Amino acid sequence: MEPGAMAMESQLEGEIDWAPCAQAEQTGGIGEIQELFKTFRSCSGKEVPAYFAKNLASEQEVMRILQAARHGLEYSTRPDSVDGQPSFETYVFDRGDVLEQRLWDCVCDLVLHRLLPWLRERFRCPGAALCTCLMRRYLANERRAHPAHFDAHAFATCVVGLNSQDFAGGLYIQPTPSSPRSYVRLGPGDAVLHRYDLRHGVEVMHGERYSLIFWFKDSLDSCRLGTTPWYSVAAAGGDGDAAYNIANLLYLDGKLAEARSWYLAAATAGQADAALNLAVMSDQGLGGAHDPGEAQRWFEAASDRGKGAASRHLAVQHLQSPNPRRRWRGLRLLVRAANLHDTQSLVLLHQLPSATTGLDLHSRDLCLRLAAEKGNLQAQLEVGSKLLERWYYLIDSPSSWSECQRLWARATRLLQRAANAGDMGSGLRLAAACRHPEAVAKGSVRRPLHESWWWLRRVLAGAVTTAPLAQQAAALHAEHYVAVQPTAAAHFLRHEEDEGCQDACRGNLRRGWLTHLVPGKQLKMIDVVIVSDDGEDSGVEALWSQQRKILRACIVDECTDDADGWRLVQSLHVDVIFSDSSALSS
Ligand SMILES: O=C(O)CCC(=O)C(=O)O
Ligand SMILES: [Fe+2]
Repeated sequence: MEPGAMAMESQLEGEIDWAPCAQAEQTGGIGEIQELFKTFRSCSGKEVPAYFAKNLASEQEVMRILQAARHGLEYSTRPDSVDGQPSFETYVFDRGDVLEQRLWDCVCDLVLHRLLPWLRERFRCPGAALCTCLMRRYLANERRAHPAHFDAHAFATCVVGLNSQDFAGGLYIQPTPSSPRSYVRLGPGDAVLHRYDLRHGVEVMHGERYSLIFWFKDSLDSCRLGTTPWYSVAAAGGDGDAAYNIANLLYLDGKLAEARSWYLAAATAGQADAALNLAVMSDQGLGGAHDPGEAQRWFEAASDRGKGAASRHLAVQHLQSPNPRRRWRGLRLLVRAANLHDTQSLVLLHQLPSATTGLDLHSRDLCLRLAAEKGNLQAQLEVGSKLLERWYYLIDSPSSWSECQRLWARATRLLQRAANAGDMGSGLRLAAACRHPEAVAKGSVRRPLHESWWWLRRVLAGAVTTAPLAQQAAALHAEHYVAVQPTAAAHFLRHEEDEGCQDACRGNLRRGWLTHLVPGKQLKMIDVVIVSDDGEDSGVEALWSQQRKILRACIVDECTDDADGWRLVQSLHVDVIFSDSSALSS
């Protein structure tokens, strides 16, 4: 059974139940809506409120929202501000602009007549205004989690549940890293309302989740100007979480020295996340002096306060010691880090020799699999690759057909998750697997070339330096690459950009250019790689910076008549790749 499926069956540990319980009070309610109120103790000992409303959005509204979220909406892969991985979010409304009209039409009434009055009353803020509304998705082969964080830029946040029946896990509240996670079970249309001082995150163990998020500011002006005036009062009152939020906003703004001094204020007030950030900044000399003593002190404080990454950092130091007692302490710290959801510690427990950890082969394997399930990219690549190897090994035996199917599904799901999070090794592995003759013969991949190219392009599009990747891609797909000299490319691209050139003219140009480029190629599909040995070539370089996206060239050689040709040429694109060598060739 998949670990996620187990979680689905039993109620999650620490789940907040709708039935009023000891700590949850029933409030007066908002109109006819049933409402609960609960507080969570923050690092400074402050009781931080959260409000829960049942059926705030109607069944019909939820259906329309989900319909829009699932069909025809593009989700961005821009890096998320919390973990830097592709966000898979889409902005519906931002700073007064409606960006997704269809979805906005579904939520507009909810915002005006239910959310705004609710939050203005609960947080005694009559001027509160909606600043941003976004939709996030958590699919099986994409993002599954959102690490614990504060919504530092938002005075208040409201999350509306949409499809609780389709997943296990979801939104949790964890006021400090050492407190347990309380999962919030939001049925369709239920909502949770909290402020900037509630630490929360998301982990989806199983299934697919959609979530509608609203960020409010205390006034229209704060929204327009991007300011956060509510912090001056909160931080002056010794609120460690508020000081941490200020530090994060400064850090994101590139004001490292100021950020570091706010991290110090927050960490001194007992804030655990700030202690870790301060340790890292002191260790790396960011925003101030490199100070190993200071770094060590704050790594220890962060570890004591439940930051897994800090415990891992200390564990690695201890494990290198010749002293067995220190090594033993290192091991205990590593296990503690793993229990605090630090997936890199699980990877280390897998890698360390059994003589050091006392773990047998099976347990070490389990650590790696758990790390992969919990989103560690390195573990996903390793486990995915191992499953594929087993698949290669079994594929010829007719008795293992169903086992092979299972292996293929598990392997590709893990590799897809990693590739979608930006891991290039996994993307390349998938690109190769999709074209494996056995995968094609057994029908595991519906459109082998297309799927293979899709993953390859994802890899190349996300690459910072494409040269080494281009080499690998060329090795994998050698027969489909065509190297083009930069001058020819620049010539072609100049015409491409020519305003006066109509679509038809552009199509003819492309066609003529490619026929010239790839004479006699008997291929269904050809990708054109523009290889530049010479970083100085301004024509191509300008284009590269403009069009970092990877485009596709598709030619079907048997196309003869003009209409066919035209249709194909319309879908024609060019890959632009810089390489320090001219190793790519047809
Ligand atoms: O997906 C969710 O429910 C919440 C995500 C979140 O915390 C955020 O976008 O800030
Ligand atoms: Fe959030």
